[in-house]
Amino acid sequence: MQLIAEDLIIERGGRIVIDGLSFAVSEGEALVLSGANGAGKTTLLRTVAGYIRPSSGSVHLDGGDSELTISEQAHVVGHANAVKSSLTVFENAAFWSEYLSGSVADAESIERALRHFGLDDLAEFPAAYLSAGQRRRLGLARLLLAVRPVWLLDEPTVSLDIASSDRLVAAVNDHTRAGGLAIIATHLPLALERVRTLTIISRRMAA
Ligand SMILES: Nc1ncnc2c1ncn2[C@@H]1O[C@H](COP(=O)(O)OP(=O)(O)OP(=O)(O)O)[C@@H](O)[C@H]1O
Repeated sequence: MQLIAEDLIIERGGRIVIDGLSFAVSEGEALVLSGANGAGKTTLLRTVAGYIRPSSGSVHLDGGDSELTISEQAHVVGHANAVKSSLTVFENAAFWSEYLSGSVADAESIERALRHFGLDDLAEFPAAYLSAGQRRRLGLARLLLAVRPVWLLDEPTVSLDIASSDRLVAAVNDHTRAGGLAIIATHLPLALERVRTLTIISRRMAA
């Protein structure tokens, strides 16, 4: 499987943010998007996910399920954690497993995902009372609740302490080792395996 972006031109608010970008990410690889604030990393990720239509160019998944869109084959983790405050941590995870795969995962799988992100002791805790980092960890736990070949992660380490950041890195490395691919926008150096970096140059700064 390969995710291929060709000749992308992307505008925001009438201004070209990405101008003629092509790249490919193969299964087993992670691509880190780096670049200054406002350079266009979120814009590019949202375009890959299909949430923003490029002015020209295309993104497609070679070897994926042609019946499904990229976002239907991807975990898209943005700035919001999509945590429901009225539910417990466990109930949030159960909700996400059903939303992502059509049926609630078994309790053991949910517990494993929570354990990976150090949330097992908080399973029955109301999500409303989670700290910012705990909420982010719960948002990330959904990566492990359903198998999706493409992970699109926008600043996934925001609010995470070093140990939690390491747990995320381990999850991404497990994912690429298993043949998945990932595109990750981040300002932090992450100890990812099989990683390449794509630096997005700010057109405003370059002008
Ligand atoms: N909805 C919008 N309307 C107009 N301009 C926008 C919109 N969203 C983003 N932009 C602009 O597009 C440019 C790229 O923004 P983007 O969020 O993709 O940058 P980024 O590289 O992810 O930045 P950061 O590192 O700060 O998260 C910025 O100049 C931003 O102001």
